[in-house]
Amino acid sequence: MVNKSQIMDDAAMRRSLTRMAHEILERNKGLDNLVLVGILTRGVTLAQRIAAKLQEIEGQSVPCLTLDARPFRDDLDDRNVNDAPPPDLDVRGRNVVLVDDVLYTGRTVRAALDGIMKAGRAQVVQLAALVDRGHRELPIRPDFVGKNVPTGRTEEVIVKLSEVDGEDGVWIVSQR
Ligand SMILES: O=P(O)(O)OC[C@H]1O[C@H](OP(=O)(O)OP(=O)(O)O)[C@H](O)[C@@H]1O
Ligand SMILES: O=c1cc[nH]c(=O)[nH]1
Repeated sequence: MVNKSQIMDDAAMRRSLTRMAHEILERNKGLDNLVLVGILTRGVTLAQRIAAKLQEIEGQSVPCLTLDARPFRDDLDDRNVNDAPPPDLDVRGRNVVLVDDVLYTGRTVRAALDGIMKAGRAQVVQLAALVDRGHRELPIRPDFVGKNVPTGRTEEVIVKLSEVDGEDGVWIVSQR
């Protein structure tokens, strides 16, 4: 039997993203050198939402870029490995906040860091995740977290965003 339980609704998600925007502002002492980099797929939408919050709070726009981390994954067949820098990722000298929906093993973030390094030398790279579900396989930790969610290895965290999925929410799915 499949058990699906909701752990965040649209209001909880909105509040978490607002708090994260304030934390990003505080940590970076403003927005002047900041750039948000959303990891495809839902990280991009979350980065755009955080950018909108930052604009609301500070009245200043923040660049919001997109990164496809897949070419830099460590579980690719060698023949598919792409050494080219990701397109349109101007991070040189910037304070980069990498944004993703779920942080689990950390392998997607590691791949994204590889892409960022290939694009240029950022001043600093920070990590924001809507959900940290634990079970890291690499020494990666988030700087800004929407919600820490202890999970079992066999469970799955599903994030839905209205722009992509038609509704907002986070669920844990387990097989029983
Ligand atoms: O920490 P990890 O173990 O790497 O897992 C986290 C990643 O897994 C999911 O991406 P997925 O590969 O499902 O792609 P999607 O975002 O396009 O759905 C999620 O969006 C994170 O990017
Ligand atoms: O549970 C998980 C693990 C990785 N990525 C997700 O989106 N959910």
